[in-house]
Amino acid sequence: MEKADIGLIGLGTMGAALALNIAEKGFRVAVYNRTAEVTRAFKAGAGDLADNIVTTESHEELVAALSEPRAVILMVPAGRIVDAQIETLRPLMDKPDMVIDAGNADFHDTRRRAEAAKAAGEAFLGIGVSGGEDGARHGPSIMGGGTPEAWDRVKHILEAIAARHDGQPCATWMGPDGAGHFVKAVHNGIEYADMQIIAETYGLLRDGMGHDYDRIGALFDRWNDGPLQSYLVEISARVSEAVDTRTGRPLLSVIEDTAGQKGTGRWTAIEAHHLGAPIPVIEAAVSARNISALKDERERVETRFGGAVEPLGDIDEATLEQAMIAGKILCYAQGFEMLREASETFGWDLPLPAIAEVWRAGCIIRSAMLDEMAAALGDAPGTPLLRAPAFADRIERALPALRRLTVAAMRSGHAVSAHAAALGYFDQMRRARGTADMIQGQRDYFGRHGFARLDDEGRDHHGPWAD
Ligand SMILES: NC(=O)C1=CN([C@@H]2O[C@H](COP(=O)(O)OP(=O)(O)OC[C@H]3O[C@@H](n4cnc5c(N)ncnc54)[C@H](OP(=O)(O)O)[C@@H]3O)[C@@H](O)[C@H]2O)C=CC1
Ligand SMILES: O=C(CO)[C@H](O)[C@H](O)COP(=O)(O)O
Repeated sequence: MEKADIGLIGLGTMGAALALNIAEKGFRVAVYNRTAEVTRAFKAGAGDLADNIVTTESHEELVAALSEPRAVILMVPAGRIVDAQIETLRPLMDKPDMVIDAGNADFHDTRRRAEAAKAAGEAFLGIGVSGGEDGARHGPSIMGGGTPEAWDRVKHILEAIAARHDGQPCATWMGPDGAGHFVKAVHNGIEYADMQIIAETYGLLRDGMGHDYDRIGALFDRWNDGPLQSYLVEISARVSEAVDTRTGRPLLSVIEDTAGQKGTGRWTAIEAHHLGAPIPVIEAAVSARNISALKDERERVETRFGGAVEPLGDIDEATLEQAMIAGKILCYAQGFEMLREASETFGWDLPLPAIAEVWRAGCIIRSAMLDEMAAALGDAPGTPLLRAPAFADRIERALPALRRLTVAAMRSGHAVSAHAAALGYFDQMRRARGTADMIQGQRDYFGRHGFARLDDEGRDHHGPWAD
């Protein structure tokens, strides 16, 4: 039988869609899934693409079905499951063969796996794939990490299946070892923040302005025609207007208000602290998901304190839109600065403009603004987005709305932690003289930690209490 160009393990939501995409682009793909019935059903449902799909029912069969040097994509849940797949595959494969972890992964795991592969003279790639099921099927955004040689070997397949922006494939090598998975984690952190800002806006419209779901959906649709044009705003319109088939009620009114999470936003927040990179909007979004999960306790707290919110006063839809613009720019500015910091710390030389470019199509955070961000980051390398002329001007214009909205929401009892985090970040960043002199004084007082003086060299000065 004709050998397959590439293998894929894990025919879940992403793996099945990716395999069909690969087959559609004319490559033969051999697939294996832990549950064999899933594999059979997958092939049976593949229609015309079935000719390009080779089904296998063991790792041995999968490896035997591949042309050499072999490459196998893993599309399984992160962590030990990935390690187990690699351990099973390695004895079956030869040195030049390659494992590609295409699921989400903690980049520390990816670095460890890349190191182990290098020590054994084997090939390994960790790639971030974004776009959900539809993206995986018709064109995801792909963020590659590993050796350039390994990337070059499968680049033709990854570029063929990727989304396109102005004809350019959204598949880019980001750097060695964990760089691709790191960029994907920051993408997901931004995704969390974008979603939280939208959710808070939805809450203000629903609870503060009394809009019904259809009106909210129509507003998201309108915003999607302007500067906020993005996949997430677009699908928020679809979600807002959806009707529950079981009850005939608006779908949102029957969805429990507890957010799930698989860990990528948390990884980003934790890593930001290791790097000393401030990403308060993303952190607020992760915390908001954590708080949302405390459903029972929230009910008890509401019983004790009351949960009523007041009307927002003179806040209008234009103010909400401008506040979202400011929040979004500030969140992306933080995300890109975190990438810059990681690039230096890990010696990756991450291509920030290329990252913005690869996010322009296919991925969950794709938006019109990313095109402009790519241009801004390319025009002034080294300048944070916050000060890039085009974005500094926009923040200046949109900031009064963010401030007005945050104040009004807080006064009337609405939770707007992502908006507030964006504003707090800006207000701290724009003050050359902040308040950490007090922190340094306190640290020196209780722990003789020393401080820098404005009028002298050195960082080990002490207050009068030292004597
Ligand atoms: N869903 C999404 O929008 C996105 C997901 N991802 C990432 O892609 C990866 C796959 O996600 P997704 O497709 O959504 O997940 P699904 O839950 O839909 O599918 C999981 C797949 O992994 C297999 N699997 C689960 N546990 C094991 C195990 N212990 N041993 C072997 N195989 C196992 C399942 O096989 P079986 O049929 O036997 O259960 C199934 O094929 C994850 O890393 C996820 O974070 C990345 C981008 C977007
Ligand atoms: O990677 C993704 C999108 O880009 C996945 O859908 C991921 O699962 C989203 O994260 P979470 O499940 O934590 O909301």
